[in-house]
Formats: sequence, structure tokens, C-alpha cells
Amino acid sequence: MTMLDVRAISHRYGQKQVLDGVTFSVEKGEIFGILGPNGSGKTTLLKLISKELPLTSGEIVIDGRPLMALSAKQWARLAAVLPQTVETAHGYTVKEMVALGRYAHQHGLFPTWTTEDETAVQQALAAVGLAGKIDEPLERLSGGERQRAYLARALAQEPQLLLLDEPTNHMDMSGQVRLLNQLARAAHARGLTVVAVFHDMSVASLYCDRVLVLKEGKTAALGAPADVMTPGLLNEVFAVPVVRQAHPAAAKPVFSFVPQHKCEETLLTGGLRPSFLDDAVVLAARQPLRVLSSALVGAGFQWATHFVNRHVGLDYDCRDAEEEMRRYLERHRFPVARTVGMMTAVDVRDAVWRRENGEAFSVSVLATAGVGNAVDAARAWQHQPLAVKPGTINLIIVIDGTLTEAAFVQAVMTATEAKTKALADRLIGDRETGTIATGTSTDSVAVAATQTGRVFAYAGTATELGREIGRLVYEATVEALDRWEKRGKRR
Ligand SMILES: Nc1ncnc2c1ncn2[C@@H]1O[C@H](COP(=O)(O)OP(=O)(O)OP(=O)(O)O)[C@@H](O)[C@H]1O
Repeated sequence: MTMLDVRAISHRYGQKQVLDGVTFSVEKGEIFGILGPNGSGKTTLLKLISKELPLTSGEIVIDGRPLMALSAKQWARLAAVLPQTVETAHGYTVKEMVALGRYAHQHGLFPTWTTEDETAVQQALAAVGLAGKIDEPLERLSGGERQRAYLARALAQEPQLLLLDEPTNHMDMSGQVRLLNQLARAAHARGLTVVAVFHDMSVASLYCDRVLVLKEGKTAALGAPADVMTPGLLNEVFAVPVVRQAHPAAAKPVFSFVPQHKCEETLLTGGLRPSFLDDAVVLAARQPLRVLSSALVGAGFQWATHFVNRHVGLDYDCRDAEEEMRRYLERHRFPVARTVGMMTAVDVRDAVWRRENGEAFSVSVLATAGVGNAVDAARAWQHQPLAVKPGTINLIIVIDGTLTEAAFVQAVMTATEAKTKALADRLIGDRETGTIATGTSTDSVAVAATQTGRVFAYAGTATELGREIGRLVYEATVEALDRWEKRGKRR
């Protein structure tokens, strides 16, 4: 059911056209965002809907009734507005100011304060987290608290349609989250319709069902955030490069911009070499590298400076290996938040380091390999419940260049295929199935890139980069297996 219908509205201030033929409608219970650069007409649009500016062109219908036909009081029973800037009403306490929101619900010449009025005010104050400040004079509140008090006044109005101009302006993170969650709950539970101007693209994406993107008073896009908020559109409308990524926990995109200085210098890892502790082989880069890894610490996408492949004895038994590894890294003064940490039962002195300095790019590989635990992935289902034996293949691949996310994933695939081929050529078997093994049951991989210089869109075996990764991983794995075998025979 439509709550708000805006049809072909335009607006001029003098000669200046600030809205031009904007059309959209908002369903009951929807959270609808209005986005756009400064001066694109967002506030003007809200002012037209809230009758603060006269409508001279187009039509606005609220809950089936033309805006023109609604008296101020009728409008206030349907809709409430939280403007961008509110003059502080001196001499009022928080509660008195919030109580003004009940005006539209009061009747007669001498209206009385009813239980419903009191409940609405108390609920609104609780919703914005100001229940403890009801008797405070408004002018003694901080900017963020004052914003919340005005929002409480709008909520106390118990509107069906809430118009908000940058509602989270001045609010700290917990205030923003509380307010936005509150709006989402009210939209879901009682069909409150919210139309709000947002400047934060990620907030709009996380909370809005649909967004209208304005550019110079015209509709640049209208639809679900995931569909219309593309980097191309945002780049065009806001004139800055925008990076879009999937939120790690919600099925929504989030957005960030790239700081200018990031692109200026090309980082090279030419000086990068493994160093050895008693029980670990370490790579330490001077600048953070972007990493995709399956490591125990620092898994997923990360920025990391340190890569630690730590030896643990055959008797290593820790229920929370990740936490124990973090403590190990802390003890050895590694910057845990910027460290990728792996474990191996292999003697780390047998680690193999390979580097190929190509003309166009460089790739390095650090490999440790033990295959006491070798498994054929295609037949792993035939194994008895896992009896973990020592042996892991850990690969760290470092690339000078800029990799797309697809290239990171392809680099992992290429490295895995090359590792598997190394095992096949060395006839490493899966002892339980009697077939050729494809890896071990606890292998780890990390692909790290400087993210400066040449861009690699792909890293499969059809590409120069993929071919280099394949060769180096294969050679390093074979050599690491040789060293592991020799050490085994010496024992
Ligand atoms: N009362 C006014 N008289 C003349 N011009 C105005 C008036 N109010 C706004 N404008 C102009 O209209 C244009 C749109 O203003 P509006 O406030 O609607 O933009 P906005 O998208 O809300 O911007 P912001 O993100 O900065 O809040 C701007 O160029 C502004 O200078």
C-alpha cells in the first residue's frame, strides 16, 4: 500500500531550478533513503513533502490524500519531520519539548494531557535513550543529545510517515545504531514509513529498502541499494572513486572511498626475505600487503605486514589453537592485527623460498611441506573418522602488483593446482585409500599483494601471473617435500 506518492515535482528558488521532474512512491513500512551530493535538492524535496515550501509544480499524495488538501493539523497527525538543523527552543525541558509532539492529537479549546499522551512521550524518550534526562533544560544537552530529543518529539507525534533530514548527524556510533535499529523495528512492527536523507552510503545501504539518488535536482537512480548503488553510479554522482564490498555479516553492500595518498607510490617487495626464529619462519614486509588466506590467524581478506609459519611439536594439543597462536604472536611481539599466522609440524629450517623477478612483475613463494597426513580430496569421504597425523603444506605467495578479488581467488586456485601436481609427480599417496593424494587435511595458503603498480584482473593459468605462480609453487613444493623426506630418513 502506497504511503507517499511524489509525481513529477520541480522546484525553483528564483531563477534557480533545484528539483526537476522527480517522481517516486514509498510503500507503507518502507525505509526510503534520499542520497545525493550537497546542493542536489534533498532538503528541498523534504521541505516540499512537509509543506514547509509551497508546491508549485507536480503532485504529492500522502496516504491517498493530496498534500494540498491537508490542513496543518491533519498533516501533523499523519507525518512528522526532523529537520536538518533545529533552533534550540530555550526555556524548555526535554520533556516539555517532546510533549509538543502531541499537539496534533489534542482536541478542543482546553486540551487535557491524557495517559496516551504521557505514554507516547515516555516511549519516545526511551526509544532515543533520553529517559534519564527528561527534566534537563534543552540548552544543557550536547549536540547529539539535542538531535535525539528532537527525534523523540517526532516519534511522540506517533506519525505514519517520518521525514528525517540526516537523522544521525552529530550522533556517536552507539546513538546511530540505536536510532537506526529503532526505526527499522518501527517500520517492521507497526508499518511506520521512513523517508530519510543520508550522507553515509553504507548506512543507507544497510537500512534502506530503496533509495533515490539525486544529482543536480534530477533522479540519477531509484531502487534497492544493492541494485542501484554501483561504484559506477556513485562515482559519477559524487565524483570520487568508490569501492563497493559485501558486508561481512549482512547481505548488503558497504562503501568506502580510497584515500588519495594510497595510489601514489609503487611498493616493491624486492628486499623481502624469510627470517628464522627457533620455531618459526617469518616474512616481514615494510608496508601492509593485502592478503587472502586460510591461515589460523588473519584468515579471509586482511592487510598484513607479518607472515609467521610456526612449528609445533607432534604432541601439540590445544583446544583453542587460534587463541593459543595469538598469545604466541603477542609473546614474540608480532603485531597480531597485522599478522597472518600458520602452524606446521614440519621443521621450519626446511622452508623453501623462491622468488622470480620478472620484467613486469615479481612473485615470491615460501613453502613448507610435510605429507604424513596426505589425503586424496576426491576420496576423503572414504576415510575413517579423522586420525590427525602430522604433516601440512603451507604456502605463502607474495606478488608485486594490484590484484582484483577475482585474481586473489584465482591465485589460490592456481597455487592449489600446482601443489596437487607436485604431490602427483612425487607419487605421494593417501594411505587410507591407496590413491594419489591431492594435499593434506590441514593445508594453508596465503596470497599477498602490494596492491600498487600493475593491475592483474586474473591469475589463472591463462595469465602470465598465473603461470609464474604455478611454476614457483610447484618447484617450491617439490623441493620442500624433498627436504622433509631427507630429514625423515636422517632421523
Ligand atoms: N531558500 C533558498 N533560497 C535560494 N536557494 C536555496 C534555498 N535553499 C536552498 N537553496 C539552493 O538550492 C539547492 C538545493 O539545496 P538543498 O538544501 O535542497 O540541497 P541538499 O541536497 O539538501 O544539500 P545538503 O546535502 O548540503 O544538505 C542548493 O544549491 C541551495 O543553495
